[in-house]
Amino acid sequence: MSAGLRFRQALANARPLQIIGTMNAYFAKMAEQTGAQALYLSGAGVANASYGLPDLGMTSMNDVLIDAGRITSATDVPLLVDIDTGWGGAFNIARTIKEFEKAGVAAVHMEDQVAQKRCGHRPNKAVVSTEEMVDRIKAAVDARTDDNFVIMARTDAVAVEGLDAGIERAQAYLEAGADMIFAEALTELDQYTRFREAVKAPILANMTEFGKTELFSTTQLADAGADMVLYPLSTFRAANKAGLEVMQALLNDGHQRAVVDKMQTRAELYQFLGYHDFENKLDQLFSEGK
Ligand SMILES: C[C@](O)(C(=O)O)[C@H](CC(=O)O)C(=O)O
Ligand SMILES: [Mg+2]
Repeated sequence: MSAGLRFRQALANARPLQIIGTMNAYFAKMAEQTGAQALYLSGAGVANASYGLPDLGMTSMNDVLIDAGRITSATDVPLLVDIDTGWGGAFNIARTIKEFEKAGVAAVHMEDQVAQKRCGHRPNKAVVSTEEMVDRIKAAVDARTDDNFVIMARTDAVAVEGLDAGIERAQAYLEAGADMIFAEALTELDQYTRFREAVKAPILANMTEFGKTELFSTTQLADAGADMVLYPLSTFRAANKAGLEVMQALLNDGHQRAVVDKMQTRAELYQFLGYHDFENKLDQLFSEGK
């Protein structure tokens, strides 16, 4: 079963589908074994974690592709990847789609911001014309080889042009061939309902913390009509805070005794890696022929 089809099946089996941000292959393995049905690679996460950069359109296709491939190699859970604006014109976007499909990615979301993009929850965003975004989507849809590979159109227009304009854009994006809609930075629960009623396609709600959107529950979002709920950076933010506390303790106290309980144990680490199965295999290989 293709990755795209697995994503579509996960969506059919869960309303809403929770999509868990995983910053690396190990986090993806933890999410898989904790029951996640869909994973996410955040554009901000790649910029921040892998390159120490802000989420301002400074990473390239290959930067994100490397991290995506690491996750798809480590798990079978379908992965949604943030491809920002697709990284260029029609031919660049086509290349992006082909490369991510080949890397085993299930779904991508591409947004209607200008190339010099910003985080969806920051001020002073600018969007391209509807026509330009429609061209981006047509290029993406034309480039996929698996019809089940999911092309999700993200609109950042609500914060710039208002709800009605965002909905109109979403309708045009679906007509151009997009499969699903990422309605970015909505401020009220009933805005999801307005979107869902108008567009007749699965809608994603972004529950990123410390942004413009209140942290609604899955029940609230399902009642409002959202089909997917995204937690792009939740695990990253938590890991960062724990990591910082450990660094401070090491440097201030000269030991880690006060923070050991913030750490995953060696046994827990090994469990998610299947370490002992590998070790047994190694023992078996070496004992053969003796
Ligand atoms: C979803 C997002 O595009 C991401 O890159 O993870 C960001 C998340 C964030 O910065 O909180 C966005 O919403 O723009
Ligand atoms: Mg992003």
